[in-house]
Amino acid sequence: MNENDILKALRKVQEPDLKNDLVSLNMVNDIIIDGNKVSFTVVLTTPACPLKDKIKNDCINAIKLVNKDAEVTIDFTSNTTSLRTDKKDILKGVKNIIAVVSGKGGVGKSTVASNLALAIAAGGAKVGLMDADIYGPSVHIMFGVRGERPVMQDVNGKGMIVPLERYGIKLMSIGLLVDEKQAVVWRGPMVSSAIRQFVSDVDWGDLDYLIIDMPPGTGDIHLTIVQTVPVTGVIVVTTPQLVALADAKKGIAMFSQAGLKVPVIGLVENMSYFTPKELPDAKYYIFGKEGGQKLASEFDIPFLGEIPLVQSIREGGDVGIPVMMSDDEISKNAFIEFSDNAIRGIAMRNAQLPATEVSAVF
Ligand SMILES: Nc1ncnc2c1ncn2[C@@H]1O[C@H](COP(=O)(O)OP(=O)(O)OP(=O)(O)O)[C@@H](O)[C@H]1O
Repeated sequence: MNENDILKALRKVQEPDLKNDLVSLNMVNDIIIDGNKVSFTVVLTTPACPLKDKIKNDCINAIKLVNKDAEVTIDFTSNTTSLRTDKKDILKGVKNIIAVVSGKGGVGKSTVASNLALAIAAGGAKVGLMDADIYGPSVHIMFGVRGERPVMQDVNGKGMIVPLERYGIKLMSIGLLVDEKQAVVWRGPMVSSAIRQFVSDVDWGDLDYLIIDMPPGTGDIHLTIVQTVPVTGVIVVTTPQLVALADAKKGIAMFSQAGLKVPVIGLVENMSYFTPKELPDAKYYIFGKEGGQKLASEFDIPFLGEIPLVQSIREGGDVGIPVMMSDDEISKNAFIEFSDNAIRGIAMRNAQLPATEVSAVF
């Protein structure tokens, strides 16, 4: 066996999402061959790649076809893909900016954004969570950092706000900077300037993903964000009720419109079914069934998952310990499945679509 044999074999191994082989995608490095022993590194598109095991098995099988006695050792590393083509004056070290949106209030957008951030970070990625809901911040409550204040730090001669860090996630929320009742009466320009500060005056450092918890609906803050940073993609949260689905359509339409061109990574349905604590295997579809899936197929966007309505999710948010940090395996699995689909969607978006440009349309 020589290096060419190995490369030839690995050319037959597909990255399942990107639909191309590992060698063409430049995902194979450091091939070392010593008799029957072969080792190499596969560079994944994200540290949290859920396809790692499949890729590993496919590589071993492909090499065994060349030499059935081969002893294959595969190391995995990652280089999260990023399509930033802007000058990176702001959010310099951030590879992907993901906005979590909802048409309607109260559908659990902040809950979903918080647990998504934690689920992605659990896979090894560096993640930040920015609460852009200036009028109704909740991230500081959900992460149990209410009342804490971030400090300032000098970065290259500029005073920058250091985001708080909890459960490995860098956090920023207006609830950490001012009294919660204060921002409620702010006028539009103050809100826009707070949002700009969140991206330009906060030292986010190097992140694979910055998740932005957007306010509900489609308003000024959304426009400020898309005018300020190149949003990699949008995740839409809905609940199964018809009224929520109708509003979710507006959210999808806003980001898909010609002027914005921010791709929709997919749609997640929250509170899909009720599972009582004492009956963990039961699923009661009290708000209707598969509304989110139907909406996703109507708009031809990926359906990213169903999150159950369970008491522990609500309790976790209230006490500042998100359910991803609890031992509720059923809820955690739902969030992990959703997050796996979301990061695969982001990697596919980066492979298939042009970079998002900061919008100057409005
Ligand atoms: N899957 C769920 N199971 C149980 N409770 C949930 C679930 N998702 C959200 N909740 C609860 O519903 C309430 C609203 O959730 P959340 O604040 O995340 O919604 P939101 O859409 O961000 O709201 P807003 O419109 O105010 O921004 C919270 O008390 C939260 O704990």
